[in-house]
Amino acid sequence: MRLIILEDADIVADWAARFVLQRVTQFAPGPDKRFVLGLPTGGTPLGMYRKLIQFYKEGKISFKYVTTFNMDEYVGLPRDHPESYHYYMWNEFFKHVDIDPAQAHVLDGNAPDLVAECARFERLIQEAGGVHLFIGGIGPDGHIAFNEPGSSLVSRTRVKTLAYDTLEANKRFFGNDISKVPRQALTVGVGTVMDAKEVMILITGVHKALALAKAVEEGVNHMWTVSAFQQHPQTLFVCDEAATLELRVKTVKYFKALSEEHQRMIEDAPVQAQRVLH
Ligand SMILES: N[C@@H]1[C@@H](O)[C@H](O)[C@@H](COP(=O)(O)O)O[C@@H]1O
Repeated sequence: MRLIILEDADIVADWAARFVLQRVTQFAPGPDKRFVLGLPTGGTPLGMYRKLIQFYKEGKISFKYVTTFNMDEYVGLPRDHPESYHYYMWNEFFKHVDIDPAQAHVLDGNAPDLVAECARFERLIQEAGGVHLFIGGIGPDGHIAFNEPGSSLVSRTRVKTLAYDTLEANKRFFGNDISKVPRQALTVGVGTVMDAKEVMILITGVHKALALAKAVEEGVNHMWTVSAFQQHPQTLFVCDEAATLELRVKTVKYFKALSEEHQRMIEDAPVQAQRVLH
């Protein structure tokens, strides 16, 4: 597990986008070799998407041969509702880049058979050969995707009823009216994300500080589902200073001492790009 501590949320967004650029470029996707990316929604990754759009416009990255799978979607919210994750992904990212819409998978929270929809999503991930890089966000209660406290750490894609804390946290997107937040969602399981070759979790803000401390300093605990990623062979937690406030000074010092190495992880990107081009 690596913990990458950066100054603020903007720098987290920039780092995350450069890391995606680095991974996709290094992989050199093509028609017979697609890069498979898992994607989150929420406020946290917005800056990363903006940066990736910028890289695309500058010709540094293409999504033509990238397949994506989103983490979650509300149940029963119309696809064109401004708070549906379909709407979010299309408006904040997909419509601005050259991704093939047929390769941009978002769970259908309006499917007539939700259980079958979840099984279909798992099958599609398998058929794509698994996820190379799953990017995630968390809730203040330490849930990853919509794997609420108490979720099985080997869970697969399924229907979840949302915890009160999640409804509270997400009501800001629904005019601060908790009754408007859908009560259920479809979500990839913790096990689904654990199967990815690499996982990058973005955590910013003081309201996520306790969750980060639980994720990093305490044991694996299904009441803080993000903590499962301690046991993933390639996990990056990328956070800002504010999110470290509940960590021990010792922990912060240890990981900050590795910051030069962390910087090198993204500085490779332009060099790799040249190698692919020539
Ligand atoms: N299901 C989503 C998560 O996938 C997301 O990571 C989380 C954090 O959102 P934000 O980044 O807005 O804090 O919100 C929701 O609960």
